[in-house]
Amino acid sequence: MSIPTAHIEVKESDVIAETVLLPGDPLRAKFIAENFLENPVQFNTVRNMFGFTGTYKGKKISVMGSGMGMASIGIYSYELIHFYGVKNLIRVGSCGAFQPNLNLYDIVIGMSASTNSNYASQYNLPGSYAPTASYTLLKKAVDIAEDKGYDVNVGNILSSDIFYDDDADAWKRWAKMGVLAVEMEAAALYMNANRAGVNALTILTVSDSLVTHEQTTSEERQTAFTKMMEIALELA
Ligand SMILES: O=P(O)(O)O[C@H]1O[C@H](CO)[C@@H](O)[C@H]1O
Ligand SMILES: O=c1cc[nH]c(=O)[nH]1
Repeated sequence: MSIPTAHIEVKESDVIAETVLLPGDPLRAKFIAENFLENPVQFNTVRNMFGFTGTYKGKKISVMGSGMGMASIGIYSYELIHFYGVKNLIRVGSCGAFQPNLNLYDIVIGMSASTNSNYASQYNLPGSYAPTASYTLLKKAVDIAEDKGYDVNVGNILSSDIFYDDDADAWKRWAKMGVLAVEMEAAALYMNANRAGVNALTILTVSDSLVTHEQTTSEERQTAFTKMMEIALELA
């Protein structure tokens, strides 16, 4: 394949910055572009998966929706890395808390991403694989959060293929293993980045708790998780 790719309508690769924020929700991408970027220019509308490039504190940065699930982020991150030269991919997502100490709006950073998906089977590995974040981005994100006075919870997250699980207690077995929270994309993002030798990180905000059953609204998930956005933008 050459550019433009099947899913991103950009004819020149330098339209997209080397650092791209990837919220699952394309409207969260639009919110970030409109509220945080200077001079944002929209570069993608294919499938309404909005993508924008602008600057943040003078540094070039892009933000684009990844869609929900590993199949979707697998496509977008692959095209960004292999056809548009993207080097730093930072997911900014929502997650469901597995641990009782995590409250709504708390920030979780995925140092590693366990998964129930079969995504790694393509690599034919003689064992299991531990999808892992870039230590460089992870350390920088933790330092930025500390400077801003934002608490972050760093650890293992679960990237699940299933939002509505037939086994209502499945999450408890991951929680027992110390997994902090569930989302649906990080493992595929980390595998694509690890395979290509580029950097990836996942920063999440707790949108609901499987422990307490508290939850935020869809509007809050689109626009209110600004602390993680600030941390991610500072990584440019
Ligand atoms: O808020 P986003 O980034 O989409 O992340 C989470 O929300 C979606 C499910 O509601 C999944 O994509 C999950 O990973
Ligand atoms: O994947 C997700 C994302 C947010 N909340 C959940 O419970 N699951």
